Amino acid sequence: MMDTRGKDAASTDAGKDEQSSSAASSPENGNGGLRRGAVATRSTCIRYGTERLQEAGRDAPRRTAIWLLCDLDECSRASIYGYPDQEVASDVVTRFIDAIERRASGEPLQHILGYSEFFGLRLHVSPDVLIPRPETEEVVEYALKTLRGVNAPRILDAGTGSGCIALALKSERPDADVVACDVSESALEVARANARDLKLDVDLRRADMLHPDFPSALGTSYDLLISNPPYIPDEEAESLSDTVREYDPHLALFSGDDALQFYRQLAEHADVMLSPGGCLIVETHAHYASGVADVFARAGLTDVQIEQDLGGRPRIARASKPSAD
Ligand SMILES: C[S@@+](CC[C@H](N)C(=O)[O-])C[C@H]1O[C@@H](n2cnc3c(N)ncnc32)[C@H](O)[C@@H]1O
Repeated sequence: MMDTRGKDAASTDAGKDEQSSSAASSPENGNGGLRRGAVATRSTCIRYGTERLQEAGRDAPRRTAIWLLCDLDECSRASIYGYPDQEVASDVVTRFIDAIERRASGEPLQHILGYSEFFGLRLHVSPDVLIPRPETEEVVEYALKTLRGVNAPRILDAGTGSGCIALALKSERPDADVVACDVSESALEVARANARDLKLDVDLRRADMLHPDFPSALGTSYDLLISNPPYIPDEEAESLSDTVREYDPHLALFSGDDALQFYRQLAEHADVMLSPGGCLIVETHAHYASGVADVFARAGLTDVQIEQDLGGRPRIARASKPSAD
């Protein structure tokens, strides 16, 4: 099954420009040898990291090596390019080699760094939360467009994980009243740390969106119910990349036997929890987009639409609760 979650998660941050003319590949950089506990130049580190990750078959090896060195040596990419012969302290070299080994063995870059970038926000991530994906930024973008003209919107993000959707919406719409929930207490701890560090006021609560009491636990009169729920049927686990299967929480990925069960439940909740005219927006797998649209229409929601992502795949579904008149 083709799916963005099937990609190597680390490639979401480190995937773009593998240039051949680089600090690491210039002739004066030596042979790329590196030892734990020894001082080395930046270019030697980058060359070593690139070769080790290449050998391990990881995506974007050079970009990943640069990213890790910037993080550990607390310097910018521009400084790495500008001063490739600058020495890296021995303790940093040791930590760099350890980080390269973790990545070589398949651990996502974001877990090694401890953070991920999402909609201009730096978010803590851990094995308890899904690493936010760039595709989800498009869902946030779409939601912001939908909320234009709605004053002080009331928003509920169901299945918040790291808090990425809720926090991005709150940062873009400070006037919004944002509630976010997850069934996982450990995911909520990560989301709370993110909200605290970003000083964004989001009400984070534990709640199960598959439970019939969900609306009474979280209230009603929302203008927007938004969710990126688990949607991979258990039987498709084998089709995911090893990195995703091993490092993303299964609670975030798998929907049980039925890929649409979360969407059915969300459609029912939308009918109760949205204000008349309010909107339900979900991220979905391209393969299930039309099934999700059917579920929404059958639940009595109106103005059902499927939106394409930047890659032209149908990945966002939306529907409205009919207006009162
Ligand atoms: C695909 S992840 C999305 C996380 C985050 N919103 C994002 O876009 O990166 C789905 C999230 O739903 C949560 N979840 C799974 N089952 C749930 C349930 N029954 N009720 C509430 N949240 C649930 C998972 O813990 C996970 O954080």
